[in-house]
Amino acid sequence: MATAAVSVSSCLRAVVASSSSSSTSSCSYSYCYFYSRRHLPTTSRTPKFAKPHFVSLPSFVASRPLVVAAAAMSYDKEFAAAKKAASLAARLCQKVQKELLQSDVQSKSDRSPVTVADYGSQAIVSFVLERELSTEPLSLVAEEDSGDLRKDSGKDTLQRITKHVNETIATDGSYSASPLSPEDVLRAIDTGKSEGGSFGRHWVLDPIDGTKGFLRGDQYAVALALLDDGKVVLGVLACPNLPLASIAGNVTSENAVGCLFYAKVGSGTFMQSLDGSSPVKVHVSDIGNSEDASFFESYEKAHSMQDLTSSIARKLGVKAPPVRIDSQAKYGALSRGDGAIYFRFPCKGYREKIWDHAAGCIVVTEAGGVVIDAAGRPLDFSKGRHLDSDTGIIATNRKLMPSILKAVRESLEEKPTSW
Ligand SMILES: Nc1ncnc2c1ncn2[C@@H]1O[C@H](COP(=O)(O)OS(=O)(=O)O)[C@@H](OP(=O)(O)O)[C@H]1O
Ligand SMILES: [Mg+2]
Ligand SMILES: [Mg+2]
Ligand SMILES: [Mg+2]
Repeated sequence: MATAAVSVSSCLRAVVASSSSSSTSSCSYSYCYFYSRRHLPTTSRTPKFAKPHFVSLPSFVASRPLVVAAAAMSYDKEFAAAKKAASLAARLCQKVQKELLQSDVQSKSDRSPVTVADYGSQAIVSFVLERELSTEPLSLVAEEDSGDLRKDSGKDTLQRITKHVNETIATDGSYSASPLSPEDVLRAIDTGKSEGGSFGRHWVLDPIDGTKGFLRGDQYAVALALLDDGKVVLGVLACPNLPLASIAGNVTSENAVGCLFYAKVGSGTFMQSLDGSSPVKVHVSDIGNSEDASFFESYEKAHSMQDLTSSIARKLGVKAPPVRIDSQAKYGALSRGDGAIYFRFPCKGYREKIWDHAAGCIVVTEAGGVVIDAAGRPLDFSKGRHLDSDTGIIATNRKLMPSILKAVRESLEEKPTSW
C-alpha cells in the first residue's frame, strides 16, 4: 500500500492566499416522545398536531407529569436557526482567516491554539440561537469560555472579537438591535458552559473545529448539533474551505469552496454551498470491497495513531493512500462519498469531546453511514461534555463495517508498544 498521504491543503492554501489582504448511532427514532415537564419550558415543544396528555412518571423522575406526543418532533425551527447560526459564524471565520494576524492566536491551558475567530464564532452562534429560539432557555455545550478574555491581557482581543461579531451580525441584516458590547460578547461566549447530559435539549458547538487547520489555511468546520434526551437530532457542519466538488483522489475539477452539510433525524443529509445554492441530498459511498476504499484521518499526526490505521488498511487491502484533512470536514466529505472510511484513534488517555463528533455523526448516519467506537458501540452523547469512549472511532458504510471492525480488532490485538 502506498503510504504517502494525499492532502487537499495545497489547492486550499492557494485559494486562501489569493484572497488574503494582509497576512448513534442509529438515528431511526421511535415515533413516541416522552418529555419531563422540567424540560418543557413552553408549550412550543409539543407538536401542534399532537394532542398532549399527561401520564404518571416512573419514580426516577419523581412526580413530574409527562407529555406524550404521538408523532416525531419536527425540529424545523431549530434546524433553520442552526443553519443560520453556523453560516453566519462561518462568515466571521472566513473574514478573520483572510486577515489573520499572529496576535490573534492565543494558547489555551492545554496549549491548543484559540483565535479571535473561535471566540467570535461561538458568540455569533449563541447570539443567533438565543434570538431565533427565544421561547426556550438556551443550553449550550461549547468548546470555548471567556476566562482568558476577562484578564487584562485579553482586553485587546476582546475588542477585536466584539468588532468582528458586530460586523458579521450587521451583514445579515435581520437583527436590528444596537451593537453588542464587549460584556455582551463575554456573556454570549459563556452560554457555552452547559454540562449537557441525558435529559432535555442541549446544543453542542465546536465554533472552529480544526483550529490548527484554520491557522494553516486548510480545512476547518463550524460544527453545531442539537441533543434531545441524549440523542443527536440535528446537525450542521459549515466547512468554508471544503471544495464543493468531490475531493476523492485529490482531484477537484473546480476551485469553488464552502460547503454547508445539514441533517435532521429521519430526513437524510443535504449539502449546499455556503453562498446558498440549492441543496443536494448526499449519500455515503456504497463500496463493498475494502480494496477499493479510501480512508480519511486527521491531518495532525498527534491526533490519531497513523501506524495503527496503516496496519488496519493493510489488513483490509486498501490500496489508496490515506486522505489527511483537518476537522469534521472529514465527516462531511465521507457523507457525500468522497472516501469510504474515517478512522480516528487518539493516543491512550485522550478523552474525546462531544462537540468534535455530534454534528459529524448525524451528518454521516443520515447519509446512510454508521459511526461507532472501536468496541462496536454507537457513540453516546448523553454523558456530559465528553464521549464515553476511549477506543477510537470508525465511520463508514454498512457494507464495510463488519470487515473493518474485524481488522481493527486484529490490529489492536497485535498491539505494539506504540499504541
Ligand atoms: N491529542 C489529541 N488527540 C486527538 N484529538 C485531539 C488531540 N488534541 C486535540 N484534539 C482534537 O482534535 C480536533 C481537531 O480534529 P481532527 O483531529 O480531526 O483534525 S486535525 O487534522 O487533527 O486538525 C481538535 O478540535 P479543535 O480544538 O476544535 O480544533 C481537538 O479537539
Ligand atoms: Mg480547540
Ligand atoms: Mg474540535
Ligand atoms: Mg474548536
